[in-house]
Amino acid sequence: MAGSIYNNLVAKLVMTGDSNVGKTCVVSRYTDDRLPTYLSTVGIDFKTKTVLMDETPLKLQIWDTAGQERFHTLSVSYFRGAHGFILVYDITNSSSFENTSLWMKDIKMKAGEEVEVVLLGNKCDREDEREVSKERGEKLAWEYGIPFFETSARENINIENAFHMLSEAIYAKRSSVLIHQNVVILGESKKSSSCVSCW
Ligand SMILES: Nc1nc2c(ncn2[C@@H]2O[C@H](COP(=O)(O)OP(=O)(O)OP(=O)(O)O)[C@@H](O)[C@H]2O)c(=O)[nH]1
Repeated sequence: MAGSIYNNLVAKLVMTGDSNVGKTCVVSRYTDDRLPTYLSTVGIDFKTKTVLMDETPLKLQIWDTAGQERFHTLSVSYFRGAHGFILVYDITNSSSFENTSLWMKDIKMKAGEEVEVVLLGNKCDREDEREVSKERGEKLAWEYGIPFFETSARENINIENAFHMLSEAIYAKRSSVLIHQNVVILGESKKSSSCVSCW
């Protein structure tokens, strides 16, 4: 019985950050191990990938929001109900780094103070054009109390690690709730679907 409940675990992840920082490329590298054929997200897009957590399948539903200002209202409307965020800036673009604080405000306002967030400084393959030092990224993440990775979607650096860390954090937080709910559900009338909606 527990297995049938666990097979339905879904986590909603949201990619956010300024336009052109590489959010779509990061998702595509993670889900398809390649760069996308078309870019510039119009509105919203999503992909899925199932990972194993303690041998339990966890389906990641990854929402790729558009960073362009004209899509801002639409993008943040997808924040509600998310379990985790990947907040991306571009190490070759200091304003994308400075704007992370604005994105963080949106995240906290729409998804709550306790939601899991991982900070990525993407395009670390472009060392010659770097505008944001690794230390600044680390310091910001430390202030927020969140994990930080410098990544390259192009060179496939740290992409897997970033998603793995976020998935683990979400799973660790939620599994205790699920196990508790499982006991209650088993004691009642085996309504496994009601457990999933609690996520
Ligand atoms: N060198 C390098 N270029 C990258 C990397 N990731 C993305 N890019 C390039 O950055 C540009 C923007 O990438 P996207 O993935 O479309 O950026 P985005 O954040 O999804 O942009 P919006 O959809 O407008 O929000 C493209 O030209 C990519 O090829 C990377 O890791 N290294």
